[in-house]
Amino acid sequence: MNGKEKFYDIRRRLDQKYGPVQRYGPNRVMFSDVSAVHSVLPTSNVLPKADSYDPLKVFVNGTEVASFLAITDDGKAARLKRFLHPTFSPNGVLRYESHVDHTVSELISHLRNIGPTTDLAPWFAWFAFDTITRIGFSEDQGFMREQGDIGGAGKAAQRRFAHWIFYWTVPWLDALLYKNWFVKNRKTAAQSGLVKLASRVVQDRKAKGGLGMHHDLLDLYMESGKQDPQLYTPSTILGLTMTTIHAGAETTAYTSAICMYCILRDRRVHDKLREELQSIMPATETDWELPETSVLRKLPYLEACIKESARLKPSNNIMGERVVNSDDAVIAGVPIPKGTIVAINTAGLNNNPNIWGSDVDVFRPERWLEASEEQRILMHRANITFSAGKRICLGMHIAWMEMKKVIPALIMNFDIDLVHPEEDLKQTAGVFAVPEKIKVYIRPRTKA
Ligand code: HEM
Repeated sequence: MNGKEKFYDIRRRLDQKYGPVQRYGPNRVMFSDVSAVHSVLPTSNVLPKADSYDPLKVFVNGTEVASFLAITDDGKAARLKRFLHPTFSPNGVLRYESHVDHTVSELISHLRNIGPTTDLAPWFAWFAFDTITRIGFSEDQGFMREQGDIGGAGKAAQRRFAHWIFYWTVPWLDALLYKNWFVKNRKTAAQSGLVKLASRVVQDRKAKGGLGMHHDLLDLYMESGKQDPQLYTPSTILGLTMTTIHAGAETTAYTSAICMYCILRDRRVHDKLREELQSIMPATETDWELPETSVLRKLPYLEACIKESARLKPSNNIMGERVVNSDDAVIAGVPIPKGTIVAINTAGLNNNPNIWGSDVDVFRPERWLEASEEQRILMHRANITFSAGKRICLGMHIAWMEMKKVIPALIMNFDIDLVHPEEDLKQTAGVFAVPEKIKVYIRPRTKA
């Protein structure tokens, strides 16, 4: 291993060198065999999350606030989710569609006044942040308007992930340094931009009242609190508000930005996607009306573009470690002792020619559409962009709704070309492979 090798590339190399079962540390095994996905990330009899999630836990004034990602008690996660599932379902998220339409239209109007060149990467970040805070608590933070991270909440969310990624292999060190009594209880813990923002919106909402009248997730969390106050305590509501921003902003921003880059880099794909979009909503001289999600969901090529870019250049390489909790576990045909930490090697899965074909290194959305029924099932089982099983991403349908709106809106409202099409996308080397820059020439297509 050399110091410059990317985290994702290391995992890919381990798969190529050692095959589908790789020991990557004392008591740690990862699998790039598709049959292991269901065993490691099952829908029932869940394997608990490992203590590598502990550094993600947050304490405010001595009390742990429930960050959904970090809840290691699966029973509690399931009880919390019971209240939320209908709203986070494919139909449930449609109640937030108007928020997404609002921020997409704002993005388009800002980009009309920019150019002839811009960097699309921060625009996606500002867009995703403003969108998730509108969905979260009906107020955007003005990131797009100000073209920056107002109040430091975006940076704070990034720092939280960065902290986790730094300490996930040594949770005991995080506990020693940051979860000791003195640090947990000091007031400055409440000063991160993310905690400040979430605390402020929860307080404002309590003061404002009108429970059940607001069209956002905070309303849902507070309503749940009315139904089960012991489960949805004030600190849990605060934690869920933070999780919404934290889990929903960067992930969606990076995944959409990378997809846009992949589409722009291949004019054939770009033109084919534009054709598909034109067929459902022709652009006029002055306008391209953003279609409803119910229409966009029926576009196979759009969906294939998003899945393919997330396969080829995933933005998030979270290990997703779980602990084997039975004496007779067999994963991908290998007996695994109780207490072993197991994970899925997504880099191995995403680059397996037996699943994706011999052109596995190529961005080719068509593979999702041309596959035989048997291969399609295999591809869908191997596709764990949003994880899998009982702890699958709660917000995936929100993310899909955003991505299926923002990417078409850009393709149809602008002519966009990469400034350096010959250069591959630079992504940061760590667990989060953040797109560093997407420099483009951008011109409005319509006159509005
Ligand atoms: C393209 C965008 C997104 C991607 C790629 C993504 C990916 C993921 C992944 C891989 C996990 C599993 C993490 C783990 O177990 O270690 C996860 C969990 C989660 N995500 Fe997302 N996510 C996205 C968008 C969102 C959005 C928009 C929201 C909220 C509105 C959200 C909320 C959550 C929550 C609450 C969990 C924890 C679920 C649990 O532990 O039971 N995500 N996401």
